[in-house]
Amino acid sequence: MMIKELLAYVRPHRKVLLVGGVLSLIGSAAGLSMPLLAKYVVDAFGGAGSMAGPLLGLTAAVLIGAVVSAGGSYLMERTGEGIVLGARRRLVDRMLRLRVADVDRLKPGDLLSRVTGDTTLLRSVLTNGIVESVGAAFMLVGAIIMMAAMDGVLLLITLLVIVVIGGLVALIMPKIQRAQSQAQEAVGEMGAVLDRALQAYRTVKASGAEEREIAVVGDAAVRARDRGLQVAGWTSLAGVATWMAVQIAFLCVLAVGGARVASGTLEVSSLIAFLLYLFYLVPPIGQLVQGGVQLQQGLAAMKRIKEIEELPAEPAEPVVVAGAVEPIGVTFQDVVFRYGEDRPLVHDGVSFEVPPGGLTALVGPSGAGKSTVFGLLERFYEQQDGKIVIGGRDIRDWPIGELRAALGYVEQDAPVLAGSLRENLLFAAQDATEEELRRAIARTRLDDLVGRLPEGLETAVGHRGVLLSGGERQRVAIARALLRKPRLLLLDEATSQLDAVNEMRLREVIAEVATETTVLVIAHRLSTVTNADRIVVMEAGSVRAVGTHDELVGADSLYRELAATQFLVS
Ligand SMILES: Nc1ncnc2c1ncn2[C@@H]1O[C@H](COP(=O)(O)OP(=O)(O)OP(=O)(O)O)[C@@H](O)[C@H]1O
Repeated sequence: MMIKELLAYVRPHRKVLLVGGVLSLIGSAAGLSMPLLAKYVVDAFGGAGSMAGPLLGLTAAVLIGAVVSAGGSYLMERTGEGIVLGARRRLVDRMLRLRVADVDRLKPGDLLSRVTGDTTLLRSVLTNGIVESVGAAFMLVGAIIMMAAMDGVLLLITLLVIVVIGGLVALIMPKIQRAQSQAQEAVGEMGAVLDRALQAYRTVKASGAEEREIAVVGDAAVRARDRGLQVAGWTSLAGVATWMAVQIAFLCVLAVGGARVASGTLEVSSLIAFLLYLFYLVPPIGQLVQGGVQLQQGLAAMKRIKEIEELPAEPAEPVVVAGAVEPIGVTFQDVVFRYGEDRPLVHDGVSFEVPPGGLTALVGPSGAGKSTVFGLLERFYEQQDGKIVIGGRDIRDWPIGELRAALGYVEQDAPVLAGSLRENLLFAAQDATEEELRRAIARTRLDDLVGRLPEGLETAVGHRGVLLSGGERQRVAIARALLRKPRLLLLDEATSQLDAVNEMRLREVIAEVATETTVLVIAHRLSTVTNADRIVVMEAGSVRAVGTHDELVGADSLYRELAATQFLVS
């Protein structure tokens, strides 16, 4: 079953692999013929016929052998690379289409090790492993046929011993696979821990946690080594078992054969030839065991690759660029949602309405479920009950690509991707024109920043580039979202304090955008809410009040309190 799946990786390459295998065989045959041809050359020295023929043959064998072997091994490597490429492509394709809910549970470092490490492990088993095992099996069968021709009784003894030991080796194989799986898991854990430390590098240093983090990564590395040693141990055992098999078979054949020679039922020469063939079995058996070990490694790697490939993915439908640009509204109707079966309700009957156009603010204490509203609107998650309507259409009826194309989404931490400022701005709208780009920059008051950067729009920002301030990051994210021409802009305001200038700019930007499209903002500052056309107050998974700032200050105690404390007014 598993092996069938493993072979599925090879199927697209089977022709090239076959040619490679045949070339390798021809190469070996040419090599094998050389001693024979050399013998003819030597014979020719003694005057037995012309030397030209054998010499020509020898030269041809050398040349053909060299070229064909080189070609064969090149094809083999090429197939290996092709298999790795195919596995990586499929894996990466799947990884970027997973559902957010699943990615929440996965560790980035571990995912990375599956794409880089486990795919590489597939290569050796699927190319050399298969080809050499097939070659070895041929050799084995050939030798056994020759032995059968020599003496049936002795062959029976030999096979009996080999089958017993072969059974033992078969028992060892799953253990190798398990240990190999655990070794790969430990490598994945190492990646995950390292990733965590690198993501929070400054915090690690500031917390004086270097030693501890080093130790945690080191522990995972030690686990990988231990499991690797287990693999080595079982592999050696399998090797010893095969060696023993041959030795025991040798002794048994010698004893029984000797007795048969003594009783005159077997010729001495046959016994000698039989024993020679017995030792002929050693290399192919060794190769088969090696192939078996490689197979276990490949299966272990495939299991980890499959785990990701079997996760459900979002449909990879083409994104429809809807011509419509008019603002759209949103309705939440008794929405019930929890992040997992075993998690508490985050939304417990959330209902509110946002008409098209204008500025609506979501406010409420931390953990009230505000960001979750955005997660549901983007369909990162699905509500368990209730109804969400966007632009008059049930959210479940929107093709996901079309839905997301209609929304602009600005995350709270507004991440800047490594690359130039231009790449960052055009990330959500690759084909925006220069004019649109210029306009978005002007509207988000980023002209200053662009002017200040050494290479303007082409300056590298983010990782290994110029680090932007919180306010600048937020406005870059808004510009990025605006270039997508959203019909509904979702803006999770940064909680961090902005200075007065930045706050004023942000307020202007939001107010201006709200004249053209629907803006739904999770508000953390009073300047945003006082400007809002409507404020939705959330508390503990439901909506407790809706109104304007003035209405709510008069009517809602929680809002009054929030306004007095959270929004920093006296
Ligand atoms: N991806 C997630 N997986 C599991 N639980 C989550 C996830 N995201 C949020 N939660 C939980 O859901 C609850 C609501 O979170 P949410 O982010 O919606 O609140 P919020 O009102 O936006 O809070 P804040 O203002 O602090 O951002 C919290 O208790 C949080 O721990």
